Amino acid sequence: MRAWKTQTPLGADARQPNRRSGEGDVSLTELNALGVLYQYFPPSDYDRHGTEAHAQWTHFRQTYGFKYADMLEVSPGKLGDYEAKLRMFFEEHIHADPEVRYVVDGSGYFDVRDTDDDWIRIAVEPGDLLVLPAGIFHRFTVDSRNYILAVRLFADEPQWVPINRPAADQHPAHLEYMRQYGREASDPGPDQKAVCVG
Ligand SMILES: CSCCC(=O)/C(O)=C/O
Ligand SMILES: [Fe+2]
Repeated sequence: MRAWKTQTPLGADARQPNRRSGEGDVSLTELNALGVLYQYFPPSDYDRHGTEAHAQWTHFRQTYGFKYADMLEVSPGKLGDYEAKLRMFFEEHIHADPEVRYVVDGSGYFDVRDTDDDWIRIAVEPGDLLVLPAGIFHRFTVDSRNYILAVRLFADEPQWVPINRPAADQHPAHLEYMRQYGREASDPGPDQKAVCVG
Protein backbone atom coordinates (compact mmCIF):
# COMPACT_ATOMS: atom_id res chain seq x y z
CA MET A 1 0.00 0.00 0.00
CA ARG A 2 1.22 3.52 -0.79
CA ALA A 3 -0.52 6.85 -0.28
CA TRP A 4 -0.10 10.34 -1.65
CA LYS A 5 -1.96 13.64 -1.94
CA THR A 6 -3.75 14.04 -5.24
CA GLN A 7 -3.48 17.03 -7.52
CA THR A 8 -6.41 19.43 -7.39
CA PRO A 9 -8.42 19.58 -9.48
CA LEU A 10 -8.13 15.91 -10.34
CA GLY A 11 -7.04 15.15 -13.91
CA ALA A 12 -9.47 14.08 -16.59
CA ASP A 13 -8.98 10.37 -15.80
CA ALA A 14 -9.58 9.51 -12.12
CA ARG A 15 -8.12 6.04 -12.72
CA GLN A 16 -4.66 7.54 -13.24
CA PRO A 17 -2.48 8.13 -10.15
CA ASN A 18 -3.17 11.89 -10.21
CA ARG A 19 -0.31 12.37 -7.77
CA ARG A 20 0.36 15.95 -6.62
CA SER A 21 3.81 16.87 -7.95
CA GLY A 22 6.67 17.70 -5.61
CA GLU A 23 5.30 15.90 -2.53
CA GLY A 24 6.42 12.65 -0.92
CA ASP A 25 4.23 9.73 0.17
CA VAL A 26 1.69 10.11 2.97
CA SER A 27 2.84 7.90 5.86
CA LEU A 28 0.91 5.22 7.71
CA THR A 29 1.20 7.40 10.83
CA GLU A 30 -0.56 10.24 9.01
CA LEU A 31 -3.27 7.83 7.85
CA ASN A 32 -3.68 6.49 11.40
CA ALA A 33 -4.13 10.10 12.61
CA LEU A 34 -7.17 10.25 10.31
CA GLY A 35 -8.49 7.03 11.84
CA VAL A 36 -7.51 4.93 8.82
CA LEU A 37 -6.11 1.52 9.82
CA TYR A 38 -4.02 -0.77 7.66
CA GLN A 39 -2.83 -4.34 7.93
CA TYR A 40 -1.19 -6.73 5.48
CA PHE A 41 -2.26 -10.38 5.17
CA PRO A 42 -0.43 -12.43 2.53
CA PRO A 43 -2.98 -13.04 -0.25
CA SER A 44 -2.49 -16.79 0.11
CA ASP A 45 -4.10 -16.48 3.56
CA TYR A 46 -7.46 -15.75 2.00
CA ASP A 47 -8.22 -17.77 -1.06
CA ARG A 48 -10.64 -16.55 -3.70
CA HIS A 49 -13.43 -18.66 -2.30
CA GLY A 50 -13.47 -16.75 0.91
CA THR A 51 -12.16 -19.47 3.15
CA GLU A 52 -9.76 -17.99 5.62
CA ALA A 53 -6.78 -20.23 5.32
CA HIS A 54 -4.96 -18.64 8.16
CA ALA A 55 -5.54 -18.26 11.89
CA GLN A 56 -4.30 -14.66 11.64
CA TRP A 57 -7.50 -13.81 9.76
CA THR A 58 -9.73 -15.38 12.37
CA HIS A 59 -7.90 -13.49 15.10
CA PHE A 60 -8.32 -10.21 13.25
CA ARG A 61 -12.04 -10.71 12.66
CA GLN A 62 -12.65 -11.75 16.26
CA THR A 63 -10.62 -8.79 17.58
CA TYR A 64 -12.62 -6.27 15.57
CA GLY A 65 -15.92 -8.14 15.55
CA PHE A 66 -16.25 -8.38 11.78
CA LYS A 67 -18.54 -11.40 11.79
CA TYR A 68 -19.78 -11.06 8.22
CA ALA A 69 -17.93 -10.98 4.92
CA ASP A 70 -18.78 -11.03 1.24
CA MET A 71 -16.71 -10.61 -1.89
CA LEU A 72 -17.07 -7.90 -4.51
CA GLU A 73 -15.59 -8.27 -7.97
CA VAL A 74 -15.37 -4.91 -9.70
CA SER A 75 -14.74 -5.42 -13.41
CA PRO A 76 -16.58 -4.61 -16.66
CA GLY A 77 -17.46 -8.26 -17.22
CA LYS A 78 -18.52 -9.14 -13.69
CA LEU A 79 -20.26 -6.10 -12.21
CA GLY A 80 -23.54 -5.06 -13.84
CA ASP A 81 -23.92 -1.33 -14.69
CA TYR A 82 -20.14 -1.15 -14.27
CA GLU A 83 -19.61 2.50 -15.21
CA ALA A 84 -22.69 3.65 -13.23
CA LYS A 85 -21.48 1.69 -10.15
CA LEU A 86 -17.98 3.18 -10.51
CA ARG A 87 -19.50 6.67 -10.61
CA MET A 88 -21.43 5.83 -7.44
CA PHE A 89 -18.29 4.52 -5.70
CA PHE A 90 -16.39 7.65 -6.73
CA GLU A 91 -19.07 10.07 -5.53
CA GLU A 92 -17.74 11.44 -2.21
CA HIS A 93 -19.60 9.72 0.62
CA ILE A 94 -19.52 8.41 4.17
CA HIS A 95 -20.91 5.28 5.77
CA ALA A 96 -22.45 5.04 9.23
CA ASP A 97 -20.19 2.03 9.84
CA PRO A 98 -16.49 1.41 9.16
CA GLU A 99 -15.60 0.46 5.59
CA VAL A 100 -13.37 -2.62 5.76
CA ARG A 101 -11.94 -3.94 2.51
CA TYR A 102 -9.34 -6.67 1.89
CA VAL A 103 -7.85 -6.93 -1.59
CA VAL A 104 -7.64 -10.51 -2.88
CA ASP A 105 -6.75 -9.60 -6.47
CA GLY A 106 -6.40 -6.56 -8.69
CA SER A 107 -5.87 -3.01 -7.41
CA GLY A 108 -7.52 0.36 -6.95
CA TYR A 109 -7.58 3.68 -5.15
CA PHE A 110 -9.38 4.65 -1.96
CA ASP A 111 -9.33 8.45 -1.57
CA VAL A 112 -9.94 9.96 1.87
CA ARG A 113 -10.29 13.60 2.92
CA ASP A 114 -7.64 14.89 5.33
CA THR A 115 -8.01 17.70 7.88
CA ASP A 116 -7.08 20.26 5.18
CA ASP A 117 -9.89 18.86 3.02
CA ASP A 118 -7.25 17.63 0.56
CA TRP A 119 -7.65 14.18 -0.97
CA ILE A 120 -5.22 11.48 0.09
CA ARG A 121 -5.07 8.62 -2.41
CA ILE A 122 -4.43 5.16 -0.94
CA ALA A 123 -3.28 2.71 -3.61
CA VAL A 124 -4.21 -0.86 -2.61
CA GLU A 125 -3.02 -4.20 -3.97
CA PRO A 126 -3.48 -7.89 -3.03
CA GLY A 127 -2.93 -8.51 0.66
CA ASP A 128 -3.84 -4.98 1.73
CA LEU A 129 -6.54 -4.64 4.37
CA LEU A 130 -7.90 -1.15 4.90
CA VAL A 131 -10.28 0.07 7.59
CA LEU A 132 -11.89 3.46 6.90
CA PRO A 133 -13.59 4.79 10.05
CA ALA A 134 -17.32 5.48 10.11
CA GLY A 135 -18.07 9.02 9.00
CA ILE A 136 -14.88 9.73 7.00
CA PHE A 137 -15.41 11.31 3.58
CA HIS A 138 -14.00 8.96 0.97
CA ARG A 139 -14.44 7.57 -2.54
CA PHE A 140 -13.15 4.58 -4.52
CA THR A 141 -12.04 3.90 -8.08
CA VAL A 142 -10.30 1.06 -9.82
CA ASP A 143 -7.08 2.10 -11.50
CA SER A 144 -6.32 1.79 -15.20
CA ARG A 145 -6.37 -2.02 -14.89
CA ASN A 146 -10.16 -1.79 -14.28
CA TYR A 147 -10.23 -4.74 -11.89
CA ILE A 148 -10.35 -5.45 -8.19
CA LEU A 149 -11.57 -8.44 -6.17
CA ALA A 150 -12.14 -7.39 -2.60
CA VAL A 151 -13.57 -8.93 0.55
CA ARG A 152 -15.97 -6.59 2.38
CA LEU A 153 -16.04 -7.19 6.13
CA PHE A 154 -18.94 -6.09 8.33
CA ALA A 155 -19.90 -6.19 12.00
CA ASP A 156 -23.51 -6.80 10.96
CA GLU A 157 -25.31 -8.14 7.90
CA PRO A 158 -23.52 -6.91 4.74
CA GLN A 159 -24.98 -3.67 3.38
CA TRP A 160 -23.64 -0.84 1.29
CA VAL A 161 -25.29 2.47 2.13
CA PRO A 162 -23.42 5.53 0.87
CA ILE A 163 -24.45 8.88 2.38
CA ASN A 164 -23.51 11.66 -0.02
CA ARG A 165 -22.93 15.38 0.53
CA PRO A 166 -24.54 17.66 1.57
CA ALA A 167 -26.65 15.38 3.81
CA ALA A 168 -23.48 13.62 5.03
CA ASP A 169 -22.03 16.86 6.43
CA GLN A 170 -24.57 16.84 9.25
CA HIS A 171 -24.83 13.07 9.67
CA PRO A 172 -24.11 11.93 13.27
CA ALA A 173 -21.40 9.53 12.03
CA HIS A 174 -19.54 12.38 10.31
CA LEU A 175 -19.96 14.75 13.26
CA GLU A 176 -18.56 12.05 15.58
CA TYR A 177 -15.71 11.43 13.12
CA MET A 178 -14.86 15.16 13.15
CA ARG A 179 -15.01 15.22 16.96
CA GLN A 180 -12.42 12.42 17.06
CA TYR A 181 -10.20 13.22 14.08
CA GLY A 182 -11.06 16.70 12.86
CA ARG A 183 -8.64 19.62 12.99
CA GLU A 184 -9.98 20.68 16.39
CA ALA A 185 -9.64 17.19 17.88
CA SER A 186 -7.30 17.24 20.89
CA ASP A 187 -5.79 13.91 20.04
CA PRO A 188 -6.25 11.29 17.32
CA GLY A 189 -8.99 8.91 18.41
CA PRO A 190 -9.11 8.11 22.15
CA ASP A 191 -8.98 4.35 21.68
CA GLN A 192 -7.47 3.96 18.24
CA LYS A 193 -4.32 1.93 17.96
CA ALA A 194 -2.32 1.79 14.82
CA VAL A 195 -2.82 -1.60 13.19
CA CYS A 196 0.08 -2.03 10.88
CA VAL A 197 1.95 -5.19 10.10
CA GLY A 198 4.77 -5.50 7.66
C1 LIG B 1 -13.67 -2.46 -3.76
S1 LIG B 1 -14.75 -1.77 -2.64
C2 LIG B 1 -16.00 -1.10 -3.70
C3 LIG B 1 -16.36 0.28 -3.30
C4 LIG B 1 -17.05 0.38 -1.95
O1 LIG B 1 -17.55 -0.58 -1.41
C5 LIG B 1 -17.06 1.68 -1.29
O2 LIG B 1 -17.83 1.90 -0.24
C6 LIG B 1 -16.30 2.66 -1.70
O3 LIG B 1 -16.25 3.79 -0.90
FE1 LIG C 1 -17.51 3.70 0.74
